[in-house]
Amino acid sequence: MQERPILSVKNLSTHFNMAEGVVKAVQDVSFDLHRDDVLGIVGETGSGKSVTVKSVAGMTDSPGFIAGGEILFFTDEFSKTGEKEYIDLVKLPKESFSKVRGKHIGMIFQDPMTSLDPMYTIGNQMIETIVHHKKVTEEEARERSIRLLEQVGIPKPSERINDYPFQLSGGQRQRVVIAIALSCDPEILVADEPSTALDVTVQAQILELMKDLQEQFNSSMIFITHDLAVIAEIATKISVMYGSYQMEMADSMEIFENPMNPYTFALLECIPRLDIKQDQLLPIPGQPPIMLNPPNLCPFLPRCSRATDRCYKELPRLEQLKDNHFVRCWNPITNRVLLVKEAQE
Ligand SMILES: Nc1ncnc2c1ncn2[C@@H]1O[C@H](COP(=O)(O)OP(=O)(O)OP(=O)(O)O)[C@@H](O)[C@H]1O
Repeated sequence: MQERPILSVKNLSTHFNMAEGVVKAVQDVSFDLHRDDVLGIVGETGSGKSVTVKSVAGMTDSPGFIAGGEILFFTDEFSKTGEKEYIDLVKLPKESFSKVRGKHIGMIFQDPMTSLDPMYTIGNQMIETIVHHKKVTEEEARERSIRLLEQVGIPKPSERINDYPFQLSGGQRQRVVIAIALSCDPEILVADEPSTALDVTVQAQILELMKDLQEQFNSSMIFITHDLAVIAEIATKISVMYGSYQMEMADSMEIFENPMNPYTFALLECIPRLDIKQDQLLPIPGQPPIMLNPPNLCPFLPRCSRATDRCYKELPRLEQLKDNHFVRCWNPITNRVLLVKEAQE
């Protein structure tokens, strides 16, 4: 029997109340995260990836709010018996959330400077986080920080710990942020496009580091990217988002081999292939969806070549069509080979 998920997100919706109307940024998102899972969330810009993970980490500030759903986290943090139990993070008061974020959920964002304070040395910032969440002395926290800096590949860590963020390169700053995120042994690491702001060679090093550390620290991870090649490298399962909804979710290989949602299929068709000479990426025809007061229909409908009458009447739910393979579509692709043949003719 598979062990219980440490995080179970059920039908999460996060909206923003704006003067012009309601921006429905995330709608009906559900997933389970088990120990060792690396969930990759992929989708084009504005599809709701960041808002999903910010909701999980309790970082949706006004005008954003959780409009529905549950975020169940398996923890003994608030338990009276010492036994682990599911806590609904949606119902947790803001003050209690800071006990979860940092200690149980480590966050890594695109730009390291959003996480680092330029006024303090990296040592101060690491030690403060560790002392705040773990019952250790400052000296123990310093030793742990030096060890962590070494693990993330900062040379001469006992000297560099006294550096200010500006004294480090962009790649090194991101390594420090990763060290801080790992400093309290979180069960879940959340990485929101952690390498996008860095140059290409550093990007590859950071990705490699993330993969190694996730295995070493035995934590589960939610990894956001708009880059399918990156997700293929790192994720064990993938959730494809489009226009605030999950269109498809399955194990990584399964998504690449048997995409069933027409949007996933279109997205995969846009990946440049090494075996065929292509002068440019193939864009998906049509316009991206509008998130302000959207109709209650599939967001891909205006761009979908497989739309049926039903698609214009009802929003499909995310249904399990195979083992661990969930699809939101009234007319899913069940025979990819046939479809590829038809497209070639
Ligand atoms: N603070 C906010 N106020 C209003 N709307 C917001 C806010 N933050 C996000 N949104 C809207 O929510 C939607 C989803 O945004 P989100 O940042 O989750 O997208 P994303 O998939 O992470 O995109 P990207 O890859 O560009 O980061 C977008 O339409 C965005 O404009």
